[in-house]
Parts: sequence; C-alpha cells; structure tokens
Amino acid sequence: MSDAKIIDGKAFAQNVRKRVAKQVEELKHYENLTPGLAVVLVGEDPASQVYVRNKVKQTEECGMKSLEYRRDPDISEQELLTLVQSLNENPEVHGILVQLPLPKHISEEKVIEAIAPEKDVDGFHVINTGLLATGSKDAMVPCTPLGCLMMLKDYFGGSLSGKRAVVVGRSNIVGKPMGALLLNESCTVTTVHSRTVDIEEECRRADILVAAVGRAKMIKADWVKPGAAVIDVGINRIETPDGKTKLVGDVDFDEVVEVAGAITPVPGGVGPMTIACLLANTVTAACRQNKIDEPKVD
Ligand SMILES: Nc1nc2c(c(=O)[nH]1)N[C@@H](CN(C=O)c1ccc(C(=O)N[C@@H](CCC(=O)O)C(=O)O)cc1)CN2
Repeated sequence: MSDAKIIDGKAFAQNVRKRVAKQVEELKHYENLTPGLAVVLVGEDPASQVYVRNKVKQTEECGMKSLEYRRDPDISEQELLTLVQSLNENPEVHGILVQLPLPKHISEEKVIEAIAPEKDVDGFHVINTGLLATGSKDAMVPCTPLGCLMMLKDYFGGSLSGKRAVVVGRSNIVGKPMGALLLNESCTVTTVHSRTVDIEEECRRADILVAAVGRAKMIKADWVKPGAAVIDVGINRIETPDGKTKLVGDVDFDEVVEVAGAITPVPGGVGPMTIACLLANTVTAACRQNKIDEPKVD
C-alpha cells in the first residue's frame, strides 16, 4: 500500500476556476470590464478539437467572453497572421490563444511572435519568455508549467526554496519555462534530456521531479527518490491488450506511486490545470490592459 498523496488536478482546477469566476464577476460589477479570450483552431486534429471545445466552454462558464475562430488546415500562413493581427487590434479581446500544433506549412514561431505580448495568454511569445527568464513578475507564464507550480507550492505548503528539482524534457512549451519558474522559486534546477548522461541518476537526486518528455511510462520507480514529489505532464495515448486506447503519462504511475511522496495522475492531474491557468492568465491580461490591480495567481 502506498502512502503517496495523489494530487487531484481536477479538484484543484475547479477551485482555480471558481476563483476566476469570482474575479470576473467583480471586474464586470466594479470596472464594467468583461475579459475576452479568442481561441484560434486550424485544422481538424481530434485532440486539439477537444481541448478547444473545453477552453471555450470553461471560458463561458467563468463569465468571460469567448471568441472562437476555426480555420481550414490549408489556410495560408499570411491569412493566419492577418487574423492574429485583427485580434491584436480588437479591444474586446484581452487574450489570444492559437492552438498548437499548427499544420506543417505554417511557422508556429512566426504566428506566436505575431501575437501582441500583452495578449499572449499562452506565455509563448519571446518577450514573455524573456521576462520569465529574468524573473520579472510582468511575464505571462505558460499555462501548463504554471499549473504544475501551483500544485507543487500547495503540496509543499508555499515555499519550494532549496529543493532540488529535475525537469525531464526541454520543450519551449513546458520544460524550459518549468525550469525557469522553479529557479525563480529558489530551487536548484537540473534539466535532463535525450543526450543527458545517466538520466536515471540525475532523476534520483530530485525532491521535485517534473516529467515532460512525451514518452509513455518512461519514469520508473527506481528513478525516483523516496518521498519525492512527481509531476507528470505527459499525455500519451497507448493501445491496451484488448485493442482499446488508454491515456498514460510519462511516469509509470503504478510503480512510482509506491515510492513517491506525492504524484499527479494522468488523466486528472496536470491537464485540467492547463485550461484553468489559461482562464487565470486571461483575467490577468485584461487587468493589465486596463491598468487595474491584477489578482494574485497562486
Ligand atoms: N496553444 C496551446 N496549445 C497547446 C497547449 C497549450 O497550453 N497552448 N497545450 C497542449 C494541449 N492542451 C491545451 O491546449 C491540453 C492538454 C490536455 C488537457 C487535459 O485536460 N487533459 C486531460 C485528458 C484529456 C483527454 O482525455 O484527452 C487530463 O490530463 O486529465 C488540457 C489541455 C498542446 N497544445
């Protein structure tokens, strides 16, 4: 029997959304301001369609204005850039999110850099990346790492100072910003990746282990220090012996739960927090654009 705390991302996200809904109500009442989020979806990727549907639904449930733009997969890069530009200029839109991945013929980098940094609620624009890397509180923080940080701070009772953190994966969306966030919280941070020598040994030193590598069940029990907090960002669809598909993380949950002090499940861990943090970022963006004191995020 394991003693690990299973961190309930679904319940955590519900609390964040409740808080966001209350903030939206206050902004409407006292400031006559309704935060607006524009979500752009290009193509028909089934997973992206589900994520966008949930984003739109939860935006509306929190009382915000939701604008949805669906475009065919063969839209030209220029047409997409023109759409982003029009959203930059739309005063009803405080946050812009272009769902990734984009079709191969469109440069994700160009599209992200076209979003006005103050409306970049994904926190992917190089201005926001730079602000985060320099420890500025003005950064718009990427949603998945922000969700991971909120759950970690809650588990450790507020402070992560001095903890040894290992991030597995170096993507621009999760690994790199996660490392920057943990460093800003005074953790000792190591990022490991496919070229790291003795990746298991590095992981075993971690008080906080964040897996964001995109490989099903890669992190095994003997990679984990007893009592460590393990955050699983992976969302991998695998086939089961009976021919069905199942969602699993980058962590071998059944093994690691026996060793860890705390662990996030997949599904129901980090995933729901990604959308909740997007809603929180949209409120932050709306406040900043209207020079209103912004709510504290964590
Ligand atoms: N522009 C962006 N694109 C993408 C992002 C992002 O943050 N911004 N992240 C991912 C996808 N994503 C949000 O867009 C996302 C992924 C997973 C979940 C989630 O709630 N997952 C559930 C399981 C859902 C399922 O059954 O498939 C869970 O883990 O419990 C929410 C959002 C890539 N693109």
